[in-house]
Amino acid sequence: MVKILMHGCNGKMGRMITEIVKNEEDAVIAAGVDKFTGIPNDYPVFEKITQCDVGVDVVIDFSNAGAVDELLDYCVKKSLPVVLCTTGLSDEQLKKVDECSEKIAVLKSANMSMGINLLLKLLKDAAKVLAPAGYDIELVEKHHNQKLDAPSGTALALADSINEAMGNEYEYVYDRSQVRKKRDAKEIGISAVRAGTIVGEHEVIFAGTDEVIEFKHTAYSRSVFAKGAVEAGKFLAGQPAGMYDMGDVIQF
Ligand SMILES: NC(=O)C1=CN([C@@H]2O[C@H](COP(=O)(O)OP(=O)(O)OC[C@H]3O[C@@H](n4cnc5c(N)ncnc54)[C@H](OP(=O)(O)O)[C@@H]3O)[C@@H](O)[C@H]2O)C=CC1
Ligand SMILES: O=C(O)C1=N[C@H](C(=O)O)C[C@H](O)C1
Repeated sequence: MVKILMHGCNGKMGRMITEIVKNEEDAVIAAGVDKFTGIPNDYPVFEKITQCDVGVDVVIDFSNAGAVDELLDYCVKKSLPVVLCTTGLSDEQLKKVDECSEKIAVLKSANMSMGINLLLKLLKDAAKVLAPAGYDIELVEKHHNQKLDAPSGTALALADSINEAMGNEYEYVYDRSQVRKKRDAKEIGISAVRAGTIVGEHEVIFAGTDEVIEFKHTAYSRSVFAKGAVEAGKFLAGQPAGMYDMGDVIQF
């Protein structure tokens, strides 16, 4: 039985994972951490990660970028594998994640869904054909009005996947409002929409002369992320130190 520490247990994703794990035979949430402790849980909830004294096998994190440094320190101190799903980390934090992965198992992924992880692979092939043929690449992401970071971690991961396939020659452009020149061929425009309760939409546009190819992923429920995170947690428990991603969990 894999014992999970749910970091951010009373947020939108933490609550979804709490429900999903109830139906798991080989995993249980043994403890939670959340700034907001005002709702009843079936497991003990601590306000700060440093207060948690429950023995667990793995941490699943869906919290806030501001909470990630303390979480990483705790995981290193306790030699705990961690599934990092929180987005909007700074460059400094990303460096710290890399350093920690030399001491503990870290699985970092901006999107735990099967669909986006397949798209990360498909886009490499598409870009290799379309970019040299002169197609412009643009990305549009749409999320709910409670989201803190923009662009989404997923949009950046999709752009990174394309860029990696193209020898990292592309620049990302987030805002053209002050620009008075034509777009460069080697740019990827990334636009963010924040509205209502949209769970998550990502559209990748390859636009050529008289022809447009679009890849679109729509998450209709947070359960697609929650299921992936629980699978990732079960996979990561007991793994040696290192950096992992969803490609290690979902075998295509
Ligand atoms: N990788 C993926 O597949 C996905 C990633 N995400 C990312 O996960 C993160 C959380 O998303 P979501 O659940 O929608 O957000 P929510 O804001 O609904 O939940 C986050 C929870 O974390 C709590 N929190 C804030 N600071 C701390 C802290 N220092 N210690 C412990 N808990 C804390 C918040 O409390 P309070 O409200 O009181 O601040 C809140 O209850 C975001 O970064 C989001 O982008 C989301 C979906 C999928
Ligand atoms: O905040 C969210 O809701 C989501 N965040 C992740 C991101 O930033 O990519 C993943 C998903 O799209 C939902």
